Amino acid sequence: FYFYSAPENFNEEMLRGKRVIVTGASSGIGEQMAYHLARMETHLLLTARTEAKLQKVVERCLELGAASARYVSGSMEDTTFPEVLVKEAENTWGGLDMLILNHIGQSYFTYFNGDVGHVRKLLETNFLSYVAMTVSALPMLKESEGSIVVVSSIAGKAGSPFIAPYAATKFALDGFFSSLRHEFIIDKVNVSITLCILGYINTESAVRSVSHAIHGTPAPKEECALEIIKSGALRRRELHYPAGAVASTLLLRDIAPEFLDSLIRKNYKLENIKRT
Ligand SMILES: NC(=O)C1=CN([C@@H]2O[C@H](COP(=O)(O)OP(=O)(O)OC[C@H]3O[C@@H](n4cnc5c(N)ncnc54)[C@H](OP(=O)(O)O)[C@@H]3O)[C@@H](O)[C@H]2O)C=CC1
Ligand SMILES: C[C@H](CCC(=O)NCC(=O)O)[C@H]1CC[C@H]2[C@@H]3C(=O)C[C@@H]4C[C@H](O)CC[C@]4(C)[C@H]3CC[C@]12C
Repeated sequence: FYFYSAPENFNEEMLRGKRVIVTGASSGIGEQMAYHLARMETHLLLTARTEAKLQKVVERCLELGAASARYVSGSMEDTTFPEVLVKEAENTWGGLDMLILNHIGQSYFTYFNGDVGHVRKLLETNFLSYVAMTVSALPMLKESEGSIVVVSSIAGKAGSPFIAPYAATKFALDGFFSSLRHEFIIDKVNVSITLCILGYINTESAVRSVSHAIHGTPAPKEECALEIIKSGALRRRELHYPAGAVASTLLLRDIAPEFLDSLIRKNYKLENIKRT
């Protein structure tokens, strides 16, 4: 409890001058996090695969006031890349204060098609690369008493149809990082781990993938990104965003799981789900 006694109120100054890695920063929530962090005058190291997009995000970050901003492009499917990225932070800054793990690899939104190779590849990108980056960054984070922020989903807390491979990777994150958090506390390692449990957010890729097939309005990516940063800075255990939707799902999951399952299924326009 002593090591996790977090301050209650967020203040942008908490992040001024901090050295932050953001993965999946070329679009969506990661891009928005980069802009918020830039306004807070942090040092930024951004990554994703698409160099042209990263270049533009870095330019914008510098305009918004980042203390510094650079990128390294590469794919998290490449098992050597997580270490390369963390080494870049070490060589540039000599330390690290916050590691924001946010990227996801491409998946599909339909019935599970039996492709085990896809599940294996997605586990590499969405889960194992998070573990590898944590391992590489831990010495620097211990030194700075820093923070790890893991972006997950409500689909990593309760099963949902049509995203079986993706959901598996998000459940894996909870298992790994919630176990690691215990060990840090037992070992008095003062590195916080914040697991972000997100509902449907209005990023281009999410809306493109699911808007034809699910009811409900997505929450704004800008606000979502800010809430993630605040939770990390406040060293919170978990973020639930949007709060009401996530809280009710988690409550029902524990007290009335079959009722929750039926509500989840009702959320889909089944006639719009294409079988491949
Ligand atoms: N949007 C939503 O409704 C929800 C999102 N989330 C979580 O939020 C996070 C961000 O999601 P969102 O912003 O919507 O996603 P986006 O698709 O907008 O962004 C994904 C990012 O990951 C990068 N990326 C994709 N493939 C790879 C790869 N192989 N290696 C490295 N980087 C890669 C993309 O860039 P590039 O293609 O250039 O590599 C991009 O920067 C994810 O963890 C997601 O699970 C959780 C719940 C809901
Ligand atoms: C299917 C999405 C991932 C698709 C993808 O590969 N995008 C990249 C691209 O097109 O380039 C899923 C990514 C986030 C998922 C959503 C989520 O995590 C929150 C909800 C969870 C709920 O259980 C199901 C609906 C969700 C909105 C879920 C839907 C699928 C994603 C958009």
